[in-house]
Amino acid sequence: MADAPVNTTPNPALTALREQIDALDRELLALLNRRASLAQAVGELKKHEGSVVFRPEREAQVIDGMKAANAGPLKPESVAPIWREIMSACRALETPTRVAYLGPAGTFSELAALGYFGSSIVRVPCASIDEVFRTTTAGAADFGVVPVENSTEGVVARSLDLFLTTPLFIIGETSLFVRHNLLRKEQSLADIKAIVAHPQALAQCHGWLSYHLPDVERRPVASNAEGARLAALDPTLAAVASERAGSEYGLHVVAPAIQDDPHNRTRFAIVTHPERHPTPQASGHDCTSLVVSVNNRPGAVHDMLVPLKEHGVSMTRFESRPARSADQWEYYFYIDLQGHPEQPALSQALAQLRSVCSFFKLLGTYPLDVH
Ligand SMILES: C=C(O[C@@H]1C=C(C(=O)O)C=C[C@H]1O)C(=O)O
Repeated sequence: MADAPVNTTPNPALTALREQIDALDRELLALLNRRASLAQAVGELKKHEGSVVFRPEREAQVIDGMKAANAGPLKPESVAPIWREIMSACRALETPTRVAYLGPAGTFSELAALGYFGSSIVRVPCASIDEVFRTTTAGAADFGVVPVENSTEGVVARSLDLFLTTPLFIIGETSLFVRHNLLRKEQSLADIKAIVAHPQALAQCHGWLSYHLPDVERRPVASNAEGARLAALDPTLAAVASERAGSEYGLHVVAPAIQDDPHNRTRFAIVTHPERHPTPQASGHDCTSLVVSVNNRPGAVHDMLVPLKEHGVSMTRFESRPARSADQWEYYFYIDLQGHPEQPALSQALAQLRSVCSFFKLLGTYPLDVH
């Protein structure tokens, strides 16, 4: 049967609407360029003052303000990504932002870096989380993006350990919905010799892999994108990675969304060197992260919590890690508190907490993630 003829006569109503969109786009572009010129002027002022370009608290406030002003029909969740991109492009006119993350291209860390800083950045992919810390400490990147916790698997131990031993501190956070896919050169689940992925991804898909591929070896590699790269070279391998990594390396999605938790999320910290970046000022919605240790005696953990209760400070995270000291049962506690030390209640609580701890390190104060 012949296909129905395609109607090529332009619909006048459609043409008229598109003409209006074109005209508005031109106005938007002119406005965006005016905004960019103002950002350039801000950049000149900062250069004159010798101050840093990236201001996470200001960017968080701009996004909060735009979300509050949004009258629709744009969805509230569309506002933040649009303004992040606008600010990314404006910031790039002031200075390049070099961002280190666990590469190669296509990792969730790269997506987190782009989601937080926008796409006008200089990408510095690294081979491991250790290298992200080293590169940022050495100044070859201005900022590092490192995973800190996952909703299925809990803490990313290596990042927490490196917070202790490196001088870097946290100036921001971002979290990402993490959807893993089984990727392969062949469009089939048959004859897979090994599944290659980062250990965190293998763990987040443990249930699916045990059910569907119970006898196949799981081989940990440095990153999911590295797994995808290997699977592109060897058709007997399957990778567990993002769709983006799949298209980057020309792989088929053999099974989509195989993570055990459909709401699987990973939280990332944005780190930098305190000699090159000041602590962000209060944005109004801030978090203060610290790591402490107390001597192992009855009531020690209780005593740590008393200053928080006394000053009405909310704790949003409490994580423990073995201290690997001579005393086997000593722990470091990673704590997130709501607020900024510019607020007297938080600064008093911190001073009191410091006095009951045998070890106390502030990891940073930063604006909460705004979506
Ligand atoms: C323009 C500025 O510099 C950067 C760009 C921003 C923007 O485009 O709105 C906001 C904060 C800074 O990261 C500024 O500090 O106001």
